[in-house]
Amino acid sequence: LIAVIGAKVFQTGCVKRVWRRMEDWFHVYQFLTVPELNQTKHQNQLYTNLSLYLHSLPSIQDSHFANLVTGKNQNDIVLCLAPNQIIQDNFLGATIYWFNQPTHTNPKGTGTYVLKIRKVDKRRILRPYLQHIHAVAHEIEQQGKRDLCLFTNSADEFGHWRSVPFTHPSTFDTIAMEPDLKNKVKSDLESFLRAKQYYHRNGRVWKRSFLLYGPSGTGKSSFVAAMANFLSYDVFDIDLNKIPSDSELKLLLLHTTPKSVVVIEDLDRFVAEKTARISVSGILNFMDGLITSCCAEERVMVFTMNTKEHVDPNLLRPGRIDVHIHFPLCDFSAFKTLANSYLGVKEHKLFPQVQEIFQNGASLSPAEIGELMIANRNSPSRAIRSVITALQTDGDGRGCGLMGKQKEEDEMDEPDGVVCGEGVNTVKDLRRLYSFFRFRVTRKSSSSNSSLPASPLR
Ligand SMILES: Nc1ncnc2c1ncn2[C@@H]1O[C@H](COP(=O)(O)OP(=O)(O)OP(=O)(O)O)[C@@H](O)[C@H]1O
Ligand SMILES: [Mg+2]
Repeated sequence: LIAVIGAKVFQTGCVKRVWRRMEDWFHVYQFLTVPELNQTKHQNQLYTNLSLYLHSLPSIQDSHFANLVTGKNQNDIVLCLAPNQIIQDNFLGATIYWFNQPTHTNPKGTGTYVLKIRKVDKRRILRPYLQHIHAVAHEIEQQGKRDLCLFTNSADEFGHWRSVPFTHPSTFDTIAMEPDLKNKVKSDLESFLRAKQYYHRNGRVWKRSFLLYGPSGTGKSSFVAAMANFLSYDVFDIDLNKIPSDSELKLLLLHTTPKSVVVIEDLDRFVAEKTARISVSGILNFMDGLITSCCAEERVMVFTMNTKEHVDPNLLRPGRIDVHIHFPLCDFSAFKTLANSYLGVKEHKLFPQVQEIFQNGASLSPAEIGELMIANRNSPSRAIRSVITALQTDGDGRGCGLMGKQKEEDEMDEPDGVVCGEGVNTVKDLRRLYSFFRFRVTRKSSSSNSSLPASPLR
């Protein structure tokens, strides 16, 4: 029986091939290629949309063979065209064939789709067919959340991005922040998404820039991830230290794609460095120069800083930065949000004591409080007590300054080493743990930061 079925399949395959040859004989075909990169080496949007479109076609779903690959999300399995596979599509009565040009024929190793179509049909349907592909791809993107990518620049390949799947779990729900401010940012982003025509009517590039500023560990980077997840945008994380010149910075910007969040972290520290190879004017051009109009639109730019006090006001003027968001140290309300998410506790008998300590001016960063809670998550009472102890001993330097000197001496006596998570009981332990992963950040005067306006979203 297997032999009979095999013979049938073989015959059908042979018949199909012979039929196609006969068709080729009688019709004049034209071949059109769709390369992955366009002449300026940018991602060809038609190629991206075409991939989405072709992989959704019934003819690939039902074909005898196709490549199975994981999507950008580990759990997604995607069907895609095998090297010599030809798939057929029908549009307005015309038959269209698609196949992959083998990548080894392409020196860059990038992909190319080839469209085979009868000359008579091409004149009739090509334009509406391409529009149809864009529309279907757009629909697919709207239906399922896009797989997001995190792009980073490397010091070895100038002007090029490396990408990995972006799977950061941070969302606006997991960020402890003043609820009004959070809602304002959300609706600002939503209205940005709908504002393409508005921006264009007013002669503006469809982009929006945010400055996130505040002390270390207050959630700025997590907020960038939450923004990308909310918008369903890729993230381009630019490390300015790896860029040798202004022109490389321009090149990187030119190679970004639409629907992306472009991030520069710790901009204040970078501009303060005298050794920087990128000039302030290079950064200004990056933020709003003509170059931004030539590259991908629908983009959100985010800059993070510990403080904006020592930064050239020119960098921060409206138009360059549209929205300023302050990230303060923890207050009682943020503490309750963290207690709810990390400990599952909405109310607790120790809360009034915590509130009083906050009212006396003590504070820690949400990162420090969050870590204490995670380390003691099996016992909410122990977790809250350790936060109270930490606020009384370590949090004073941020607010009331009762034991600042003693704290400094303690820190200096601290032996170097790594503390495992379970042994984390004080913020001192935490800081030792933190400094193992990160170069010690120059501690900024928090009192100057906390005196800044609470919600300067504008
Ligand atoms: N407001 C917050 N809400 C919830 N979690 C927070 C918040 N702030 C910080 N965290 C937690 O603390 C950790 C560090 O936060 P993050 O890296 O976002 O801080 P940051 O402001 O970017 O710090 P830095 O200035 O040092 O880069 C993260 O794991 C994050 O989950
Ligand atoms: Mg950060």
